[in-house]
Amino acid sequence: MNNPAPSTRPPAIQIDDLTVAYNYKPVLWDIDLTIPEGVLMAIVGPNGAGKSTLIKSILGIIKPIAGSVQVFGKPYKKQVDKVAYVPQKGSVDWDFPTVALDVVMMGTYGGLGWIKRPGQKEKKRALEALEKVGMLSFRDRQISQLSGGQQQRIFLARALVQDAAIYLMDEPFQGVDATTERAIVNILKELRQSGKTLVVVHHDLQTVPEYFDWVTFLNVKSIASGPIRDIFNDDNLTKTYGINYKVATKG
Ligand SMILES: Nc1ncnc2c1ncn2[C@@H]1O[C@H](COP(=O)(O)OP(=O)(O)OP(=O)(O)O)[C@@H](O)[C@H]1O
Repeated sequence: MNNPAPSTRPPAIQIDDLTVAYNYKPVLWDIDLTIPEGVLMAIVGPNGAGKSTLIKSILGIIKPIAGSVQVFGKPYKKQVDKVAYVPQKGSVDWDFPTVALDVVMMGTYGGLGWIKRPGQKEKKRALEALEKVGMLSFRDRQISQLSGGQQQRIFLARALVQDAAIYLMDEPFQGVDATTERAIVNILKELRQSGKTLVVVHHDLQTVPEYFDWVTFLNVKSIASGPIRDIFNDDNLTKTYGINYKVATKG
């Protein structure tokens, strides 16, 4: 019987020997991390662990002092159209004078090339994404006049229309209510089901096993990374958070 040939496709994200510093102080130290295609992965770790910095390093927003990041086997610069990013809420200038629909339409720009402007097709996709995140009736509202959770949904819709292969999300559940959180989780799971790779900074340890199938523990160093069932345990939680954790085996 023939065995299937092993996949030669590179992982979604490959990080090697990555060290990042702000003002000479290392905040990520010698990170080696492989993120396989098709996982729904949480990055967990205490405040200041370097989670956002890791996401920004993948996106090339921050230059490392050592190491490399590859997206499907190539530098991010060559794969920009394959990656969508939902930034942390506090990092966005919400006074920017634009309405919700326009913010979502921005997600379609990448696929359009230089001269083309978004047309009816792009508008339809943006409206569908707004509907998906339950924000269709807010399409003409100024972005600054939306609540925090609503703004978060708009940014999720913008990422959805990008139709990327990899979604990087920095705390998408921050400040959203339980219904919105549920809606976002469902969208994340749908994206995973359709073969996308999702990397999500997440703070609520209780929900990690329910929401995700993969996890990376980070605290300046990469403590552990792999399937939830193998590595989401009290030992890794204690190594990451430095106190005796009893989340994983609870219940
Ligand atoms: N622009 C910056 N200049 C200097 N230091 C920074 C800068 N951005 C982040 N830092 C520091 O780098 C470290 C890592 O920050 P980062 O935002 O990546 O952590 P995080 O794990 O995402 O934290 P949180 O859970 O609080 O959002 C922190 O000590 C932070 O103070």
